[in-house]
Amino acid sequence: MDVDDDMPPELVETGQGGDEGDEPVEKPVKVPITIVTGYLGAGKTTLLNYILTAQHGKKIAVIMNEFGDSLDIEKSLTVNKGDEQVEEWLEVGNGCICCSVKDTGVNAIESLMEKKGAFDYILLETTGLADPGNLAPLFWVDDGLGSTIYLDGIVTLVDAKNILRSLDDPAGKVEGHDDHGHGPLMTTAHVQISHADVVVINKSDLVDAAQLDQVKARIQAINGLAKLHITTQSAVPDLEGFLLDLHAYDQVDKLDTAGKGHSHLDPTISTVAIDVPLLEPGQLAKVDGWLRAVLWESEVPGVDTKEDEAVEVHRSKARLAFTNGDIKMVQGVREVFEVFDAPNGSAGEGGSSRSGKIVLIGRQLREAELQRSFLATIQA
Ligand SMILES: Nc1nc2c(ncn2[C@@H]2O[C@H](COP(=O)(O)OP(=O)(O)OP(=O)(O)O)[C@@H](O)[C@H]2O)c(=O)[nH]1
Ligand SMILES: [Zn+2]
Repeated sequence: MDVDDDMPPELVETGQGGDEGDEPVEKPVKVPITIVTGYLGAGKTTLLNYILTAQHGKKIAVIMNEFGDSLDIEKSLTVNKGDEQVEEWLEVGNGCICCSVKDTGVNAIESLMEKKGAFDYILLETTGLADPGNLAPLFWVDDGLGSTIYLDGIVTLVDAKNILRSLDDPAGKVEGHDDHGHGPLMTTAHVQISHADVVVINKSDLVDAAQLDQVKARIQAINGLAKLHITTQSAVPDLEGFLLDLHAYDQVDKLDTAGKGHSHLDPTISTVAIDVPLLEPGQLAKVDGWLRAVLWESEVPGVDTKEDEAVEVHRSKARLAFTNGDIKMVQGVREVFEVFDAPNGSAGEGGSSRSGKIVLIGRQLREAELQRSFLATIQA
């Protein structure tokens, strides 16, 4: 089909669960977005440059908060005119569209959707200090944007040589998280890893095998759900299934290995897994109530938690199996969570359909206490 450049296809109408007549109705395009995060200098721009020049046959819109020095096209962009925020869209040879904006927020994406349209994918590089937990829900639940794009996943790059230091460096402390001045240090590196669906351990050329193992173990202790990949120069071997098309928010897998043999290697953030017995349909409301207490109120029902022991959940995923055969899934970022029916075919993925699991990533997560509290709540 020939698409006129000036006439982007209509992307706005979603008509969720619309009629499925015999006529081949053109499905509204929902464009996936991947958030690329990572501490200062980890290799985010290197990764996006790599994607912009790689042969992948996809039209990818890349939104960088700032172009790197190495990029020639930088010259043709005017990024900052005084205080004014200027957006410039540029087509690159292989079909990529590039954008440089000071504000990596929703505005950039909205104007992208207005001006362009004919692309398959959006990659958004955040600043090195960004907390993806603040960004993700914007793309996930915002009604306006939610109708045209969906969050496919969060990819976090870490610098193999510096990540352990960053995780222990008081200078990297995240502000705004209410730890009452107590508790182990939580850095930007922590929150970037805890929210990730994929962690790319970059700059592997700068460490030896033993150091790399240490880095891997520490990251897995923080986030037992994320896929790990090791690279140099951010050269990912394969885009699909690695950075793109992760479907991290509409599928729930890997739950059965998450949090197993948790190591306490990181004092601040951990991954815990709670076993969920086969549920009666009527127990869903109780599960929902328990999740609200934990995610919204930072409380563990039935446990008298001291103020400085309040839980803080960054990511939540669950698979719930019901006696009537239903399988439901839970996806959450911070206090935002959603319960939905398992997509066809993925119901039993990663485990038996006779039981379920809730996996939480965050601070002050005491697994045995959470397990007891959960069972008491659903049996009450
Ligand atoms: N030795 C080594 N250097 C790398 C590797 N990947 C990237 N670099 C270099 O690390 C530096 C930082 O890379 P960037 O891609 O700009 O990192 P970034 O995460 O975008 O950095 P900020 O935007 O400043 O947060 C650059 O000089 C890269 O050339 C790698 O695998 N090994
Ligand atoms: Zn960069």
